[in-house]
Amino acid sequence: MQFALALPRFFLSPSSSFFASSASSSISLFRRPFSAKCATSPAAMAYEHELSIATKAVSLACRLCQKVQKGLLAAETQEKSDKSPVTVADYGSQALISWALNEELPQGTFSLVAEEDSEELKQDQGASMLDRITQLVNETLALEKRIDAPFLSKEQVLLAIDRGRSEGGSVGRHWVLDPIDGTRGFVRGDQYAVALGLLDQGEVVVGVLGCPNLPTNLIGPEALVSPTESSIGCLFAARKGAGTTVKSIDGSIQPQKISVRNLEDPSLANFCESYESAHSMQNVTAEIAKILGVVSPPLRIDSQAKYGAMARGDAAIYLRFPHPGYREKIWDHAAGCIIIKEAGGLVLDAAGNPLDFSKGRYLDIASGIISTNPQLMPALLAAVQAALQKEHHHGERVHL
Ligand SMILES: Nc1ncnc2c1ncn2[C@@H]1O[C@H](COP(=O)(O)O)[C@@H](OP(=O)(O)O)[C@H]1O
Ligand SMILES: [Mg+2]
Ligand SMILES: [Mg+2]
Ligand SMILES: [Mg+2]
Repeated sequence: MQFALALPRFFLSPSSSFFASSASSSISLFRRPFSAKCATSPAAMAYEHELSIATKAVSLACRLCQKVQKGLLAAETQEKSDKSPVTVADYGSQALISWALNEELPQGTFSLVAEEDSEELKQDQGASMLDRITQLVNETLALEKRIDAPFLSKEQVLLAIDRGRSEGGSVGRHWVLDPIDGTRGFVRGDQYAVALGLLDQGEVVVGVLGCPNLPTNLIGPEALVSPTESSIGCLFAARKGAGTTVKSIDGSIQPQKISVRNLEDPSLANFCESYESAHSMQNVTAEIAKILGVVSPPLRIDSQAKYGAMARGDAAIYLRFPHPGYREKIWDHAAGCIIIKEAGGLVLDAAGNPLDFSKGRYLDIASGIISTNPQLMPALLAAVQAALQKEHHHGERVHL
C-alpha cells in the first residue's frame, strides 16, 4: 500500500514538523489535523490546522521583517520593473512562509500564489542580496530555538521563493501570499502587513494578517487615550465560519474576537484608505465621503492593516479606487477580505459584487473596492455610484 505517500511529513516523523518542536503547546495541534481533514469533520473544525500553521508561518515572517525594518539599508531595497520597491524582507518573508508551509503540508499538495519571484536575485547584481536574504532566513529559523534548527542553502531559498508561481484558480487549494504588503510603508518606517490566505475551490477560507507596527489599542477617532497600555504589533486571524480574532504579536494579549463597527448613520462613520495617493483616487473617495455626510478625516494607512483596523472598529468604511488601468492582485485582498467578512463586514467591488478570487493571480474588477457593515452598504453603494457618475461627467476615465 502506498498510504505513506499521502501523509503529511510531520505525521510520518514527529520531529520533522518545524513548528511542533519549537512550542510544546503546538504539538497536539500539529498532529490532529490529518484525521480532521480526512474524516468528515464538523464545520467547526474545518481549516483549524491550516489556520494554525498559517499563524505560525506569518509570526515567523513578522520577526524577520521587524529585524530588517529596524536597520534597513539602501542596498537592501531594489526597484522592480514596474518601479515598485522590493526589499530583502519581502523575499525573506516569502521564503520563510513558503518553506514552513511546505514542511507542514502533505507532500506534493502545496500550491502558492505569491507576489515575489527570484528573477532579480538570480542576476549577477542580485548575488549580495541573496546572501543577505539567506542569512536573514537562517537567523530567523535559528531563533525558534530548535536543537536541530534547519539551515537553508541559497538554492533552497530560491526554490522556496519560486514556489509562489502558482496561477491559483477555482479548483483545489491554493495559498495566497503577500510577503510584505505596503512595501512603501515598510521602507518609510510605517505600517505594513504580512498577508496570507488560503483558497479552497476559489473561496478564501483562511486569512492571517501580521501587522507588526499596528498599535494594539484602537487608532480610530473613538480611540481611548491610554498610551501606557498599548503595545505595538497585531496579528489578525480568521477562518470560514469561526469569526475573526486579534492578538498581539509579542504574545502579551491573547486572541480576542473582534467585529466591525455596528453603525447605521453614515454621517457618524469614518473611512480608511491608502496612504499612497497614487494607489487610490482621493478626489473620488472625498466625494463619496461628502455624499454620505462623513465629517471625520480619512484614516490613511498602508497595506491590508486597513482591513485589520476596520475589522476591530477603527474605521467604519474602507475605500479603494485605483487609477484607471490598474489591475488588482489577489494577494492584496485575500487575507483582508476574510478578516472583514468573519468580523461581520462586507467587501465588494464598486458595482456591488463580491470579490472573485477564483480567476487566477488577478481580481477581475472594473473599478474600486469598498467595505463596510451590512447596514451601511446600501447607502455606500449609492454614494459610490453618484461619485463615479460625477467623475465621469468631469471627463476622467472612470469605469462605471
Ligand atoms: N498604482 C497603484 N494603484 C493601486 N494599487 C497599487 C498601485 N501600485 C501598487 N499598488 C498596490 O498597493 C499595495 C499597497 O496597498 P495600499 O495602497 O493599501 O497601501 C501594493 O502592495 P505591495 O506593497 O505588496 O507591492 C501594490 O500591490
Ligand atoms: Mg510589491
Ligand atoms: Mg501588496
Ligand atoms: Mg508585497
